[in-house]
Amino acid sequence: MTTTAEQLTKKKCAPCEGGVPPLSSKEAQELASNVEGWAISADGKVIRREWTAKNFVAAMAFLNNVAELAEEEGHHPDLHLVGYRNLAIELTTHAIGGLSENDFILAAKINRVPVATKG
Ligand SMILES: C[C@H](O)[C@H](O)[C@H]1CNC2=NC(N)=NC(=O)C2=N1
Repeated sequence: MTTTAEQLTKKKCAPCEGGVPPLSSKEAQELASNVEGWAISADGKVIRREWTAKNFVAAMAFLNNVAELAEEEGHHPDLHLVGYRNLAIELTTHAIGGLSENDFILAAKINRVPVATKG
């Protein structure tokens, strides 16, 4: 049994300064399939999710809330805002050059941050 999104949200990102192997592609695929909306990159080193916010203010509010969450967790995403309201977040564990459980913990927690979308 793999870790569910619910279980991931109860965990805390562990400090990572390297020295541990990245998740295997099987482990990463299992976790990704449990965390809605996140896809693994072709090279297997990054997970990414995209959103279209209602407007610029909604996009910035979301990014600021994600930044606060990331700081609390001590694990930091690449945040992208393109064309004023198109959002993408990428997660990787820089210290190990690949994916760790931290990326999936943060992804599951980001999924709980509200974002006002169009429509
Ligand atoms: C000790 C502390 O956990 C590390 O410096 C953290 C900080 N935030 C980080 N964020 C990400 N995405 N990858 C890292 O390797 C990383 N390292």
